[in-house]
Amino acid sequence: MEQRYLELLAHRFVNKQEVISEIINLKTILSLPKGTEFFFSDLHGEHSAFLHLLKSASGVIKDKIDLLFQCQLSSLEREKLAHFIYYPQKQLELLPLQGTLRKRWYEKTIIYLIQLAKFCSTKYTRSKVYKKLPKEFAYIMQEMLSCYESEYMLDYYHQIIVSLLEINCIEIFMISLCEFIQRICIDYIHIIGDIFDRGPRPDLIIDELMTYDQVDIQWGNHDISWMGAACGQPALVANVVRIALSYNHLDLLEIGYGINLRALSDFAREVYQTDSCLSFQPHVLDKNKYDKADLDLVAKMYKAITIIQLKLEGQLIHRYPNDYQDKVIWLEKIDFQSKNVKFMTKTYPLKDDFLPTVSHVTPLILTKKENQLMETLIYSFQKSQRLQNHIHFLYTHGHMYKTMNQNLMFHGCIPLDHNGNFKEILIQGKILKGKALLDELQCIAKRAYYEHKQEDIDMMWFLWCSSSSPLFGKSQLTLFEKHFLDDKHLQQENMDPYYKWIEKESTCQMILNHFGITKGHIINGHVPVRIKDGQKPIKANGLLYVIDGGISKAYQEKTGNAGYTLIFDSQHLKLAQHLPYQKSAKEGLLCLTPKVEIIQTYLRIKNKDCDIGNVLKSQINDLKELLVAYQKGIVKENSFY
Ligand SMILES: O=P(O)(O)OC[C@H]1O[C@](O)(COP(=O)(O)O)[C@@H](O)[C@@H]1O
Ligand SMILES: [Mn+2]
Repeated sequence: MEQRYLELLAHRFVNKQEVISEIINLKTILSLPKGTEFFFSDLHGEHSAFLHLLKSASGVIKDKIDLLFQCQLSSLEREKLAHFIYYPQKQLELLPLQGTLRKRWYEKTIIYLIQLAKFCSTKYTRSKVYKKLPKEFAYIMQEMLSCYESEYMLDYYHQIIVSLLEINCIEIFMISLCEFIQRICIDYIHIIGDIFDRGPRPDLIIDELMTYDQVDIQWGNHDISWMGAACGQPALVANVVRIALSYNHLDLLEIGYGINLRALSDFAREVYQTDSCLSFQPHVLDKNKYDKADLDLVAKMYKAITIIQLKLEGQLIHRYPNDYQDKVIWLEKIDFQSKNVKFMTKTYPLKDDFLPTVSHVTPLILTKKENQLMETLIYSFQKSQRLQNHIHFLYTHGHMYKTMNQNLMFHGCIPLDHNGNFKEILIQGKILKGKALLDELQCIAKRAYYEHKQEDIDMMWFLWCSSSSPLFGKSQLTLFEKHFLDDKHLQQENMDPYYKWIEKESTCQMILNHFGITKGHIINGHVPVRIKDGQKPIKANGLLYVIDGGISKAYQEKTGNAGYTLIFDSQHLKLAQHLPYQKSAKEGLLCLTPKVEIIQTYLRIKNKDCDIGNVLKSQINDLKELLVAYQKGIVKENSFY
């Protein structure tokens, strides 16, 4: 086995020299400071705000500019340089200078950009830096980045700039350089769930994430719902369509993913002709650019798909009675004569009693037309190549939880009982809790996608909204109650005891220990932190961070801010608190430098002290064995290719 492994390794490092240089390369990496990790959560389709956070590295680029150019540039000049780096194309279009003045500006700015690019690259190996360089300008940029500070440097730069001007490439070069700075400041991206729903274009967020090579995603309940829909789970198809319609996001469905809504819209128009669909008025936080559907029709479609979802969910609950003992099938509780709902000992009036598609005898059965339109929708979800690519990315880069560098990340919670112990949950015949529960649910989610087993696909609905799901972490999802009943008490969704217990250090430490972390942090999202009401993102004396701060526009009024980024570099753990993202008319600038709080400082953490350090150390050991094998003639050098 060992011999075969070494022979395989010899394909990659074909002789002693190659092995030796790789060992040296890996040892160098071990001694460098760790790369900067960024943690984002609950992006909820807000692509513009998220792209801004990436372009500005959540304030890190501005910090570096301030550090480097403190004495050289005024505060306004530094601000402008930062904006130029975030939005170079736009800023170049707005630049009022012409002729020689413009050329001088190019030259001055390029020199600042190169200095900054060098400064931001210092903690990475040359090879890593070069890999991030844009292909078209890699050679020139390498030259400029490796040029020593000397009296000849300016002249050398000047010559390069003159050549770029001559061939009319100066602006493209500057844009590439800015993009390089944006990218070199972000080494690793962690998404703590909920990329989808509420905001306009989660698809554009995923497109962007797919261009980074170090990304992981801890699935959120909304992500799992789209993943289940893409696997063809009917109730989840209805769910994601319902949520998109409830926020008027037709562009996402139709343009983003090519989902055919025609059958649903024809059906809704026919069934709810004059119905005002009052409880189904969509929130309009974003306008559709391409499909400017009329809101009356959207409301009808929203109502039609909600009814279908309620029927399909009722069927699921019947199919798996052991899993959903606590779920109420409201459609079966309607008294169609009195237009009331009977629940426990009470009777509640329906606030919308126009239900022409619900049979009084078999309320959970879809009508023929409902069946047909669901077939069209499910087919569209399964055949949308772009959606399937995105879901594939969520599967290959995603998890129920992840531990890295002493941080434990997950979206919702680890279900606890009222005494603060791990709650036991019955999953497909096994009683599980804590880490084992999350591991098993991850296997199920993967099987749903890779092995297409119906029972596993149906479990994606459990993950979306069961009171026992670590991704949901609430007593119930009050869909029927919110749309058809007027009772605040019934509409309430209570949080898992986890959310109370995490205020205690001992509980957080118990969870960390359970996941093999002795000294570290829990990072989760899911629950918007209402700063306005005095809530705090840091809990249990710094052991836990809730970083759902309301990047989602829909939640900003409640939270009072526009989200967080947790940033973990080699010297600090810091929390950036963002301002709402909106374009300021003035010069097209975005005045959005976040408020940054340093939470912990460290003495330069090196790669050797991180998880990657262990991986590299074991690679070095393997390479050393290969070297010995070459030296002793056990494996032949240059024996392949
Ligand atoms: O605020 P909206 O978009 O109407 O959605 C409310 C629903 O979303 C949920 O909060 C789930 O979404 P989150 O994971 O973002 O909390 C449900 O518990 C709730 O019923
Ligand atoms: Mn969530």
